[in-house]
Amino acid sequence: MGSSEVSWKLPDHPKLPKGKTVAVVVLDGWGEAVPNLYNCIHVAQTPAMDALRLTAPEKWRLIRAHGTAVGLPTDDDMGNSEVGHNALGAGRIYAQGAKLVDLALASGKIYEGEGFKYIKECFESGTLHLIGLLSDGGVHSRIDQLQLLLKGASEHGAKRIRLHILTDGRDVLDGSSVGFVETLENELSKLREKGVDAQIASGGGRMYVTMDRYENDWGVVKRGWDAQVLGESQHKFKSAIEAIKKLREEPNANDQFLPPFVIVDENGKAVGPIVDGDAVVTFNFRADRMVMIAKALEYGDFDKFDRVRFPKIHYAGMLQYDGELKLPSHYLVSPPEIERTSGEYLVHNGVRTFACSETVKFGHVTFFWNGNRSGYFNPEMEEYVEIPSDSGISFNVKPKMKAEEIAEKARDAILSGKFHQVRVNLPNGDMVGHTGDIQATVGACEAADAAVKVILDAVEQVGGIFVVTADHGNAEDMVKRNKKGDPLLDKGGNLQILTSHTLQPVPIAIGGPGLAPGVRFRKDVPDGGLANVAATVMNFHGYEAPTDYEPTLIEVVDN
Ligand SMILES: O=C(O)[C@H](O)COP(=O)(O)O
Ligand SMILES: [Mn+2]
Ligand SMILES: [Mn+2]
Repeated sequence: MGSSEVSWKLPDHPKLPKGKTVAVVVLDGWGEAVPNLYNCIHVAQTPAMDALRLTAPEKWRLIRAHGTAVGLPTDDDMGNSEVGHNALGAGRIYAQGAKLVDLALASGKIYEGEGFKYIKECFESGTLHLIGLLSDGGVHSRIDQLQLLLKGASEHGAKRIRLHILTDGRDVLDGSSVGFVETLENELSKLREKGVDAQIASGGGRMYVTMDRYENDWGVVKRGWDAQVLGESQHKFKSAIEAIKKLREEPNANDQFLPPFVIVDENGKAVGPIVDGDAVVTFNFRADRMVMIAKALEYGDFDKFDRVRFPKIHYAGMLQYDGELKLPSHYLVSPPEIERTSGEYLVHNGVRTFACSETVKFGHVTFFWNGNRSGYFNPEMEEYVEIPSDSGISFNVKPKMKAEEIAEKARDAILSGKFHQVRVNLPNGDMVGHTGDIQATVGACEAADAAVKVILDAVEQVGGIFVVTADHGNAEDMVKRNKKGDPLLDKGGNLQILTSHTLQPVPIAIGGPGLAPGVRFRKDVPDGGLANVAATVMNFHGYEAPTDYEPTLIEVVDN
């Protein structure tokens, strides 16, 4: 259905009124797991969230937030913010980037597409550069996809290949970078045996090099540019294994934050700067942390940092990372076409919306929520507020982040009476959870809980409705476990800290004085997931969801 043919008018809900103020709160990285020492949400004092669960059990339940419930390839895939917010806002489950890339690689269609043909034009006389996150985390990229792409590209004519790797330690265990580099080196040596000149050219930790998002800190992208494009860094090594092992010897070194390095030959010359006539592919499928580097690689007109040199290259993304900006203009796999999101419907039906988070999650509650679409559907009806995040620090240093400020903005928006929907993302459980600092994560959960209280108090004052939920788990489990569920120790006898998301379900709680008596969770959608939330929220605005949406989680019984 093209958007011109869409009938935007939603049917009235037979029982629920229009015009209520609905607060939608997404606790980022807040899953449900058994209580224990490493469940920071359990250890934290969270009176607001506890009260929701204990005082109204028929208005509290768990929903699925990982794997196939959010369009990921398998149920072994942990949830993440992109797919989680897509599902929450779109109300349907779309095959996501990870899966679309798997299919395109398996069928070989990736090599027949326009994007691959475009980069192939450089194979005869130029180098193919592959830039991206090297792990099996499956959130932004997957090493097995990279391995297939390397093989396929060489079979389709790439003769000289350079890898620019970003170490992970966030979606996977810290320290696992060494193993991933060994796997990649193995693959590259097989290619060299076949006569392909293939090697790693540069690298760095994902949170310090290249993978910034939402324009939080262009310095991150510049550090990557200097190493990848200019071939410059104060850290020069003969091999990537040596680089990573050495850089990890620094006190407090961590895969997420390794400094940029370049690989040099015996004369000290960088082995793979990006130059005129080369092809470049950013092999991450996920958008948020690729948009900034895509701009640097693609835009002639660019003032975010001094690129020094802007090589004439053929650049393609694994996916197109921003459909509105058409960025990049060339890509190997088409992204999911998410259309008719709940936000767009509600705006067409007169629902005025306010959305807010701090920088690190602002795009989640706007861009991802709206089906990977930038900007407003209708600026007259919507207001999106971004609170600048602290930058240049790791969030365990300030685990409260901007929770209080976000809550105050939401409170003011609710009390203003100007909006029907006030939607926020509270990032604390996730962003601090990713640091692996257990004590700080407990503080983060307490800050998020305090913010929930401020928002619920405002809902109470205006006679509104609230929906409190989360996008995936993180803070509820901070250790790697064996199959039996016991914490795992490393060789040195230390706990293996889990910085990543989890496979856990997330809570959803509804309530508020505006909730009609008789509203409760249905019992006949036991497998409900994040995609069922959109229809639920539409009901609270007084509408029925479109028939192809995942069903609502609620029913209204006569009291
Ligand atoms: O990009 C990140 O920070 C992590 O890989 C995933 O976190 P998010 O999905 O919560 O953004
Ligand atoms: Mn998230
Ligand atoms: Mn996260």
